Amino acid sequence: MNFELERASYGVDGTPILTDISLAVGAGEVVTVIGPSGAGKSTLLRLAALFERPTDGAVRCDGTEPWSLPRGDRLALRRRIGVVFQQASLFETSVARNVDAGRRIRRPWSSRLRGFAERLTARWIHGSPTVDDRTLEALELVGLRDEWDRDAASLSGGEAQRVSFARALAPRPELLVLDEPTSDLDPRNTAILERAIGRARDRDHGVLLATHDMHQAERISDRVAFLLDGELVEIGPPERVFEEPRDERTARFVRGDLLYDENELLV
Ligand SMILES: Nc1ncnc2c1ncn2[C@@H]1O[C@H](COP(=O)(O)OP(=O)(O)OP(=O)(O)O)[C@@H](O)[C@H]1O
Repeated sequence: MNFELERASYGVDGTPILTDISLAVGAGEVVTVIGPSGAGKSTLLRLAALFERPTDGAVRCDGTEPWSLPRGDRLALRRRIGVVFQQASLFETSVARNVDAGRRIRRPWSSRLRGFAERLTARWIHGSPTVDDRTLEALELVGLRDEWDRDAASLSGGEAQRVSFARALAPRPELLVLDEPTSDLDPRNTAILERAIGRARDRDHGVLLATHDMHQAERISDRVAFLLDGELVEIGPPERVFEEPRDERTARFVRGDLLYDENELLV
């Protein structure tokens, strides 16, 4: 999917949160949004996930403006977008059924009923739960293939977040919207998720990711977008933005001295 924000602005009760944002994410591209707390990263991702409508400007998916479509068509478009938030929120069931849930809600009722009947028959024949290939494939990507039958409640926080990623990926969304997916994770789980993001990109998923972590942005992005006070200050390849920022505010953020101004905490 060719995803695009075109001069998009968003505000609540007349207070602007995002102003005049133009940003595109193509298939097989990782675009990372960085910026201090309160810059508007999550809000931008909510526009991309089609959770919110811009108050001005446009969102386009393959040239189509989702907010001009009838609700059903817009929901169908939203199903082509996978979303992962900062904290995992899994159902109280097995790992496989959690991953499967991501696909089930994207299927029509007739297909869901057929799937239910197939699982019931398989369980009756084999005497144990079964799991389908797409679910295993998504779990493989996050290194949890062998854990498919585990109770999700028994997972560590990092494992649960990896299952959330597999759940978002299993329906093969064209765009993945990831809001600080690794900010609560240890280095090992972070590395596993970053590798999974890279592999998703290699399979032509577009990725829009928000992070506080400049090193992560440097490691995984094709392009980095620096957001400050709801404005897109700068966008480009990470080596360019981090090593030769064109805007003084980006330079200060990269140096790490955007936080303080004459000893006053700014953000
Ligand atoms: N629904 C809302 N109503 C009022 N203000 C909002 C709303 N949503 C966000 N904001 C404000 O908009 C600004 C941007 O919020 P947002 O969560 O997008 O920032 P962020 O860059 O993701 O921050 P963080 O890194 O801390 O998660 C903040 O000042 C926030 O308080």
